[in-house]
Amino acid sequence: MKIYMRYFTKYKYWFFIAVSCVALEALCDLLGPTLMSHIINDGIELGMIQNVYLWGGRMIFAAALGAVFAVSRNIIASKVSQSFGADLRYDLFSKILNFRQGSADKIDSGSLIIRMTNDVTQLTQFVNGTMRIFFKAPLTCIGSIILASILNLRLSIIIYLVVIIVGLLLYLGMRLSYPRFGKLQAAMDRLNTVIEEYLMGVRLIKAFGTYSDEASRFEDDNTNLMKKGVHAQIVITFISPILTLVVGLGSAAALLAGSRLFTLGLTQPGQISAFIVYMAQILSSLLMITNIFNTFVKTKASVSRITEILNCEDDFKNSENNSDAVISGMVEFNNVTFSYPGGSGVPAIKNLSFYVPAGKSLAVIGPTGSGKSTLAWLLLRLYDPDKNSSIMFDGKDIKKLDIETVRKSVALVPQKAMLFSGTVLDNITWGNPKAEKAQVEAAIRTSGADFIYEMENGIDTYLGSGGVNISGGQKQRISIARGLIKNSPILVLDDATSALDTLTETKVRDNLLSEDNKSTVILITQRCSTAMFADNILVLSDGERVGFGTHDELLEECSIYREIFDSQIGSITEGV
Ligand SMILES: Nc1ncnc2c1ncn2[C@@H]1O[C@H](COP(=O)(O)OP(=O)(O)OP(=O)(O)O)[C@@H](O)[C@H]1O
Repeated sequence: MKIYMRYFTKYKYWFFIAVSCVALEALCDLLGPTLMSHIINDGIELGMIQNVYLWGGRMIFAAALGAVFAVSRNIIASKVSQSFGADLRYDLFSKILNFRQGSADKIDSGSLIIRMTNDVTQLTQFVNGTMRIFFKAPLTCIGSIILASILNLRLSIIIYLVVIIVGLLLYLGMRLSYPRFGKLQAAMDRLNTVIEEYLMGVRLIKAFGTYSDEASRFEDDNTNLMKKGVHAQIVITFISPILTLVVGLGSAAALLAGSRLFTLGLTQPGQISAFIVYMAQILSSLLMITNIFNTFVKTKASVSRITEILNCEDDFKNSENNSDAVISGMVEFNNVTFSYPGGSGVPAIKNLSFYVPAGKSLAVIGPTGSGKSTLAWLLLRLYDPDKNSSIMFDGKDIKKLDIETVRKSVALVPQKAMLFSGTVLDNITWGNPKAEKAQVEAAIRTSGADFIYEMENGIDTYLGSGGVNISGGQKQRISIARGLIKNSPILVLDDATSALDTLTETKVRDNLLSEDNKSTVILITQRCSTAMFADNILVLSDGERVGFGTHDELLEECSIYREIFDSQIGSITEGV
């Protein structure tokens, strides 16, 4: 709740104005039946038309004032709730951008989208409802009981009975419907996640021809949602007519008792009419309270999902000591062990030590799952390794460097090229929008992305989201150019040339490993043909270092490297 206080604080004045409007509006509503009783008793019954005008005028004034307050609180409630929703979405987005990676791994992207849209909307509606009716319902209910009691204490016994019965029925309804609404919410989440997954995998579904399987699975979830919806509504559906019946019976009883009291001279027709109206007001306010509680149940689930995001750990903070350190590119791993938070507990990297001088290249090779990408994430300090482990840039522990310095020092070209909607140029200069034309051209040359000049609009060609309109190898080359443009002292390519044809890969590799490239290059790869040209090669297996040296040294000393080499190249050379 504490996290939400700052939103309340930001809008507290508007909140109080809205709530005051609601209170005044309820007061105007409450005055209506009493004024009406005066019209009947003092005007119609006595045949005094001036009293009808007088009390009628007061009644119209109270109704008009009530309408003004209602419009005001509606306007304020909409503005405040929408602004609150926008603030919350922005804060969630900032939080997600600034997640510590270990937290981000725990919540999948589909769920994040649902939380940022559906859940925030649910909360926004709740805030809006709170400001519009939350205070009105109890005020109207209590006010009606008090005013009815003032009008005629004897008759009001009927109201007390009706309120007790209606209250019990509502309590029963809520007890029964709470868990059902919880299940409805869960079914809705499930369907949303399923839709998200289907949309992401639409090409795969077509490729595998699993359309009808997926459609029938969707149908199951959809039907489940429908059933849960019916299940949740059914209690309310039964209880609502019973409530109306109880209030109807109460009104009839009030009329009967009222006419009896009238014959005894203990009440007047105006009081009886006012009584009936108060009873209706009590019913509608109790129904309003039920709606508020129903919304509250749904909102509670949304709040807990939003809170989970807001409570996630933030990314690492900047260090106070080395804020403007300049890194030349020397990389050192000292006894690094790391297990993914929330993972299986088996370390992805174990006791790993190696050293790369600035400006030199290191290829990292090993079977799938051997920890190669993890090494790249650790270099970027997306995660911290275990105690007694250290990763150094230029002899400085990266934990003691500014996180910005660490991230600026490493240009990562990820395994899966990630392109955004925009032009090729936008994508290339994404990490360094101020890059000069010559820099862009050099990066395009080095990454072998020259193909873009042959495209219809060249470097200004528009790419769809995720680069849907170009091939996998083309995406990789643009992604490499982007890495180069960042101009960082350490360049990490995580299997970033896997989709390139052999000729292009050779050209790109030669460019990256040439003397002209002054960065330290860490080349994560599955291919010996790429690794063998690096200054040194690190061989990983199950997260452990099983070899380190030049290609020739490893062929001599490292059986795993020899196996990889033989399986990829050795057999070809033997055959020749
Ligand atoms: N986010 C994660 N949470 C938990 N475990 C993970 C996570 N990412 C990777 N792992 C595990 O860590 C180990 C190393 O994974 P990593 O991605 O570093 O391997 P890799 O050598 O890059 O594999 P590949 O060549 O297939 O890309 C694997 O056992 C993997 O299952």
